[in-house]
Amino acid sequence: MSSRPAQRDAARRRLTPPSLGAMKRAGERIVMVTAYDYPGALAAEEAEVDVVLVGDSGAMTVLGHEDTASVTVDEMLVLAKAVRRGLTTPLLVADLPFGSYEISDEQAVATALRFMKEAGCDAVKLEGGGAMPASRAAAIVAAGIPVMGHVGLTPQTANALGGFKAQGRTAASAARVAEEARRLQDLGCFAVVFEAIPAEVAADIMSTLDVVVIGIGAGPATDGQVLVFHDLLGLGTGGSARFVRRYADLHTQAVDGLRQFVDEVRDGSYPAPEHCYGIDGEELAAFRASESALAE
Ligand SMILES: Nc1nc(=O)c2c([nH]1)NC[C@@H]1CN(c3ccc(C(=O)N[C@@H](CCC(=O)O)C(=O)O)cc3)CN21
Ligand SMILES: CC(C)C(=O)C(=O)O
Ligand SMILES: [Mg+2]
Repeated sequence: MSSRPAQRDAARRRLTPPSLGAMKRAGERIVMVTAYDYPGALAAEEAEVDVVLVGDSGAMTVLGHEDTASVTVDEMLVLAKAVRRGLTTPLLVADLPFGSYEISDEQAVATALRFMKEAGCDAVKLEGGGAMPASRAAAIVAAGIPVMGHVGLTPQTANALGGFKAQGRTAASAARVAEEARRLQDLGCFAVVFEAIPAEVAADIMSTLDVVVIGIGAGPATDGQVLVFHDLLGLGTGGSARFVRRYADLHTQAVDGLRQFVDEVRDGSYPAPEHCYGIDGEELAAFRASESALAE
């Protein structure tokens, strides 16, 4: 009989930034997924995911944009509020969208506060790329808001990176990623995402860090793994990145179900008697009498 991990006890406690640190020290792997709506949150809750991210990847997965740069704070707030309503146990983190924290520390804190107060998020995430002033994450942390950093492939600055391309594949690029990760740790981030960097590079950087690291395309050495909901469940037609493993094929199931509905409406086999409402015979006769009186 194996003892269950602390985070999965009967009354599953709400996860917090410190409890993720405790999981890291206990060697328990951390599981994070994105979610963008209420049913997605309910599924993540029931599957006992540890951290749910309202990712700006929602710009692509649920809003159909070509990249993540165009999604707005107001759009992200709609998604975050819906996720909040479906979630109790996992830590809820929201991506600060492109343009909502770059201008100043004041802008960054104001945006982060909206996600905390209006959507009830537990933390925010920002992409701590090379160009981001060091003060940014620190300013949000100083306002009492837990911050998750993000290094490696930072999709919001994909234009500067030359597209959605893996990072840290040269000595200089790997050194930059390592530097940014250590900087985000030193600024007080409770966790950092490593996206699309060689497994060996991620492992080496890990050995220099105390902060919780969640990887996506960063190999097995990180403290946890994150995947985009739609990619891992095969919902939609995106998710071709190398690191994706598909655990379901919901798009095909959706098309099959819809096609069956289409066929049955067209051939008249839907609706069947059990889908129809009844009416008392006398009420129906009276109704028909009143209708035929009107027709005269
Ligand atoms: N649905 C979805 N899943 C994601 O994981 C995701 C998004 N959307 N949107 C934002 C970013 C983009 N993502 C990506 C996309 C591609 C690679 C990738 O492996 N790219 C190839 C190169 C492709 C090229 O040359 O154009 C690589 O080898 O780096 C990695 C992460 C991750 N993020
Ligand atoms: C992939 C994760 C880390 C992300 O930033 C997103 O989904 O937007
Ligand atoms: Mg993101």
